[in-house]
Amino acid sequence: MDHRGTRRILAVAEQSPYMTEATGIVGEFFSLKEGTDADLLAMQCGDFYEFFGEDAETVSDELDLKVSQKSSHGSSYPMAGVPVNDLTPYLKALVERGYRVAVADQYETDSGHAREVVRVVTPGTLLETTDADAQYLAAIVDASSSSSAGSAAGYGLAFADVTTGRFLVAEGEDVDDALTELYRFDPVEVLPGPETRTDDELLTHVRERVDATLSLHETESFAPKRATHAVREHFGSETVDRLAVGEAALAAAGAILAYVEETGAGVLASMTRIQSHQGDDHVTLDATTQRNLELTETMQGDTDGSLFTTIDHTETSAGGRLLKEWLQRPRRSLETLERRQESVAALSSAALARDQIQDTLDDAYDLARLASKATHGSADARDLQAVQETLAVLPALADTIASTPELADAPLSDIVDQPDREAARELHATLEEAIAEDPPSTVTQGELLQRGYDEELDEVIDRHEEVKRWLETLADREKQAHGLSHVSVDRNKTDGYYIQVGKSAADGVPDHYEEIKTLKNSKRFTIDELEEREREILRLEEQRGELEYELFEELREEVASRAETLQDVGRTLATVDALSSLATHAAENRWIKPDLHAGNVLDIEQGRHPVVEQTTEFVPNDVRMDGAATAASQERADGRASDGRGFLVVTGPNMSGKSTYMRQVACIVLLAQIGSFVPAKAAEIGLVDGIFTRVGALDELAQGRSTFMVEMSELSNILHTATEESLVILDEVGRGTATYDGISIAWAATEYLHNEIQAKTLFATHYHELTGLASRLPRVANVHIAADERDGDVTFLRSVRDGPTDRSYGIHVADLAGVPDPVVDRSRDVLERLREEKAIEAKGGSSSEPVQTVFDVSSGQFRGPANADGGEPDRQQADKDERDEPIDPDAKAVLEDLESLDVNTTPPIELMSKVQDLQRRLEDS
Ligand SMILES: Nc1ncnc2c1ncn2[C@@H]1O[C@H](COP(=O)(O)OP(=O)(O)OP(=O)(O)O)[C@@H](O)[C@H]1O
Repeated sequence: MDHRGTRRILAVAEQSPYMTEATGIVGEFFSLKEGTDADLLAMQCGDFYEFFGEDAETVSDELDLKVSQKSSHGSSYPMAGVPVNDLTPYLKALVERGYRVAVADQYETDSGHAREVVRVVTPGTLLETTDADAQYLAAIVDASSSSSAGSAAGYGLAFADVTTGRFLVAEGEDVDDALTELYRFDPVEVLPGPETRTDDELLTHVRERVDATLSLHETESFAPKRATHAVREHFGSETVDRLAVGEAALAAAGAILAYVEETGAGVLASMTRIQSHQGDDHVTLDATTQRNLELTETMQGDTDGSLFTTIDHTETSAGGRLLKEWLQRPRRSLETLERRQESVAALSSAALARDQIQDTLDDAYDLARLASKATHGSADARDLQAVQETLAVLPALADTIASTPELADAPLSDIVDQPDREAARELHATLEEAIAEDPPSTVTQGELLQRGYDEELDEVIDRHEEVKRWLETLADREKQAHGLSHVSVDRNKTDGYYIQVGKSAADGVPDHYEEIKTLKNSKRFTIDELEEREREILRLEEQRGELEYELFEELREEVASRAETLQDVGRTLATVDALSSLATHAAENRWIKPDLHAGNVLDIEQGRHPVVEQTTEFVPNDVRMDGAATAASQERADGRASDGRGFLVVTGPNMSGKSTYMRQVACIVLLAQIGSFVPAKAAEIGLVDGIFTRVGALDELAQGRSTFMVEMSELSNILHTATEESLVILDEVGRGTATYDGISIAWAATEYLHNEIQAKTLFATHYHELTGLASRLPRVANVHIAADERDGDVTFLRSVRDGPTDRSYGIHVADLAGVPDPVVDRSRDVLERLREEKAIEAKGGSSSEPVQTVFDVSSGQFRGPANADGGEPDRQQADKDERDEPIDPDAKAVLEDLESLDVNTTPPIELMSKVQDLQRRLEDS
């Protein structure tokens, strides 16, 4: 996954072995190549773009191109080429594989041809993408490298999508924040600032988690003064002041502007607006959680079966992009979410109007992308026609909304009024008058514009049409005038216009016919008049082409100058599309509007998993939780400790549905926080500031980290980042190590989450010992997923009930999975024996295996063997035992150390390692 990043950052300009003595075209190629820091160079040589030397070998490997040999000065060089008109798809394929490709165009000089690099196409500056997803170029700057002393931000980031003109800046307090922003935007190319490029830890994270090319851009462009100046120049000083971001973010923004300019993408003008990405209003959703909740792709990497694909009913690619963005960046602002909810509610109840809106949206093209193409100068007449057709969608939508009472009262009316409707109407009228009905895709050969658009052009067109008519009727006139049969008038490249007469009639042609060719069955002639008209038509065609191109360019520039309006209209259409999509899904799947509030209560009645319910007869389940604040207020109100439900320990047999239940809760909260309806009968949802998950074990061994290491670093991240307003989902934490280590870690993490962080947490576990926590910690409650066991058969009921369970039915699942009978039977025997032995151990150990100390899971304490009988925890009794019974001095030292350990102040990871150490010492003693 990180191959691109690795290659780029290691790509140090090396002299090609081919380069030494080449001259001529090959020499020119190598000297141009030396002048760019691109990975590959495509150099135009007449009708082809050629790659030479190692570049030819690379493109031939990547794109399956044929390599030939070009000789120059007695040496031979690999050469591969693509036709000039086919460069785009090849370029796109190379760039999407992570290469930065320089393009050198050929131009005429007095003495022949010369070439120069006109663009460097990089993953973040590729305009020719056909992918509907956003394509972000990012820059990241460590604030210590800028002079923004006093700024709280540790990192400044900027993100630009050259295909749509979107430009955002963000700040992160520390490296984790910065990485979260990077994950959120998922850029295709990252420009690390001067300090960050030597920060191995950060770069490793970027390489591992973001599938981006790392490009080293000149250090000066990150210089705070220069960068800030560039940003102010481009976006206006007032706008920049309003952003209120530190110098590091501006340095990142300035570097992006410089980079886009330098690579020659020519789209700076489409970046009309800079926005600050306010972290406060967004829900923290790190990359692991996005993956665990299968937001945009499943754990297996498929898009089908992801939450996005399930709820996406958008009609346009911009609408789909926005909906995906909403899912990846849920919000916390009650106001924003309630406005979205209102629109979704209105659209879901007005089914007919919604159908009409979606039909209308079906005619819309991607306006933001078209605006970028116009700015870049690559939009053709069909693109401008698409702009025109899409602009017409806005008033049509506005009409439908205004004429449907439910919709007119919803915020939808404000949404369609946001863009400058008058400017949009004018541009639409101009384009409607200008662009021909069915224009060609080339822009130099005329037929782009309508009659009536320009007088001079009309004259040329009239004359052109007249000559064409004369030509069309020439054959008939000649037949009649000279009594000829089998006459036609046509044109080809070699002969130009000619009169073709069938062989039988060819002898009867008049004298002024001049023969130009004899074919098997016919002869071709010309006449003076025809030659004259031919010259005229060629002149007119050239004139028309030039004039139309000139007028078209003016028109294109006008469209480019309205980029901001187009982006606004595009955003409005995308918003209506995304909201309609949410409404459609809600209406078709019986989703309900959740009741959102700023408190801590999470109460979902008969909730369902949004994706699993699509393919399964789903058994709905409730969840009821409250956070620390609610519990505390209850405590104050009735003067006694509350038995709140801030932390649910979820137990249940294998395959019973624990993971599904927990993910369902996370997905419902997430959907609620994008403004969507949710799959439930009723839901009251206290807004969260972050959703954190640690689910299943992903195999990251390939990246040199053990599964357990990944599990622990994810846990560590949660314990550092979650707050009392967060939702935490933990699935079998501690499973990746020895049982007692696992239990200890899970135990300590639970205490820390419960006592210190106080986040709402769901924790699924097969360690039934942990169900004992409910009697020790006030806000921990047990729930289990019920299963029915009768005559050895297990039925999964899928329903969640209060209280713990102690059965795993793992062997039953092994049986279901087809593990051979002898193995299953033997497992049952072994399980029986283990249960018996555990009973002996709990009673104080068998005579052959003395047990010195037992960790009593119900009390959370180590106890001597004398009272390790599974009875109620009794600290006084334990103390007494300690006095009465002689105890091994080493074990005693362990107990003392354990006693002095302050669980509330020791950081969890340290706590874990201390517990491990104590256990090791106990084993040795
Ligand atoms: N409420 C439900 N209604 C219908 N099917 C469900 C429900 N919950 C889970 N399932 C189905 O049950 C199967 C097992 O679910 P899941 O993976 O959540 O179990 P689990 O308890 O986490 O298993 P394990 O402990 O083995 O990891 C899945 O195929 C899932 O689709």
